Amino acid sequence: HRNQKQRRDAVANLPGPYCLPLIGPVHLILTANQKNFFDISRKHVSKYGRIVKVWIFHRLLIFSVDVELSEQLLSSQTHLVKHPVYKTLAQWLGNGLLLSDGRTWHQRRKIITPTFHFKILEQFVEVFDQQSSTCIERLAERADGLTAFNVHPYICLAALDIIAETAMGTKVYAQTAESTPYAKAVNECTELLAWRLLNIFLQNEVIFTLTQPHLKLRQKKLIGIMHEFTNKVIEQRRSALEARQRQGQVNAYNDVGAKQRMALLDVLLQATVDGKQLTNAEIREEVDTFMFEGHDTTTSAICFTLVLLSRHPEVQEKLLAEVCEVLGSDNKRPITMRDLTDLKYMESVIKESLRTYPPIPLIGRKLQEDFKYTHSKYGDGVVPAGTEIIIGIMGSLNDAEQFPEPNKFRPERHEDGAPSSAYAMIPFSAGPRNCIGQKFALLEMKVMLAKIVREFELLPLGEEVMPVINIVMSSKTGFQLGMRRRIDTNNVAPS
Ligand code: HEM
Repeated sequence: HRNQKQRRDAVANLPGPYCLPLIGPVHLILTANQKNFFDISRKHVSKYGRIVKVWIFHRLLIFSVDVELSEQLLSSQTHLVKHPVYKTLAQWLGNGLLLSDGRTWHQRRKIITPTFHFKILEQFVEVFDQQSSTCIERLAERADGLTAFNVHPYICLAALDIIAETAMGTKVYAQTAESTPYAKAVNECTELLAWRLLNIFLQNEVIFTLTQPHLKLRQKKLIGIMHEFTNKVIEQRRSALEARQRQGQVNAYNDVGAKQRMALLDVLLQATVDGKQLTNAEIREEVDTFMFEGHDTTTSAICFTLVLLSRHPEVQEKLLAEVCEVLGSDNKRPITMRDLTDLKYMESVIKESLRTYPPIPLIGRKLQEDFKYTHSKYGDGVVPAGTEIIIGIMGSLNDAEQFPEPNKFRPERHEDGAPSSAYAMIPFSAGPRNCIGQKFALLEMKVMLAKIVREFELLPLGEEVMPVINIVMSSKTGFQLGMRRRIDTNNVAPS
């Protein structure tokens, strides 16, 4: 490894704010927070360019919204280790796919990739449909056409029901009065971790334990409830699978019958890599990871999309026309995979919403080895091992060079052909560590949005969203809108 001087020399070509010799950019450390983060980053990008370096003590941080750098970093098979901040989630998610690295990650990724096979996802459309219907019944109580309300809790519980039923094959009734202690624990623990992540000191487990002992105990209790529940489900599903195997009724994932739906967990129970199966403890880490990664992200995406639609009636009407044409007016007919493939404008709407408010606004890596890059502006260079690189997904997706007039919500821009680089449109990241649940997420979003838009007119009521940066993007003001029931969905353009 290089010494401090060699590290400084290595990145001398990259611009950044003045950093005091030891403490770094004090003014930034004291003033930056999750609410003004985007404004500060925007100012720095216009002052220094798309790659900005910052020294804090001996730490070198590089913030990048640069497509060339993203492409070279994200497509690399070498620089796959996550930023240490992710470890805040480790007590819950263990070595699950999101956090692990090295050999563990490689093996798990190989074993888990087929879990998201088309045939498996296809059988989940029914779950998306049924749980969205429950969500609509709950939303109907608020749809008076006059009052603004925060749609987040409704979508969040529906997304939780969906991920539990598809990942574990088990209903947790988050949307009903009978909500299980498990569903409540997932919800509370996600909020607690999000709150911890807002404070740079509380991300550290030791400081958190010493300064917030009661919350540490609460976190421990919640994680205990969740682990106990997932362990029990895994044991039950393993016994059921073994019983079926004894009776010679194994159904591999590629021969799913109509008889029984396979949960993601069932596929993991049967999967082998290099002749080895995953243990119950390993499966638990993966199921917990799906539960975490698979509900807060889609919730954020659906909530932002609903708010955007409420503020862009022309987009909403065009979308409604497509939904009515593809699904027909019989609200009772279950949605099929075929319908979802035909919802083309919907795809553009979702993409544009993910571009405007990416649910995961930043991702981070910690370099274990030197990262050699070639750049049209900075030439050939090396970022030394030990550097933390933060890729600003939000910044990249709102870059006028890639997406002209980035502040305009214009789904049609995605119809005109892909952006110049596949590494420009990266709400799901890209390369070997991209989102494994991308297709799952898009299908779930399509079903939920199609059903909600067909049932309700979304109205521009209430405060505007105020994006707050966190591991998953949220809004300080919630997700305010109004809803009015559409009486006749054949009447495509209600005036
Ligand atoms: C709109 C919804 C979603 C968005 C925007 C999203 C975005 C992302 C992003 C940006 C990453 C890369 C994270 C990083 O490099 O630090 C990621 C990873 C991941 N996502 Fe998603 N995600 C979504 C939904 C889902 C769903 C529904 C699931 C599971 C059912 C899921 C499972 C995962 C997993 C397991 C990883 C880690 C993959 C790996 O490191 O190999 N995600 N996601």
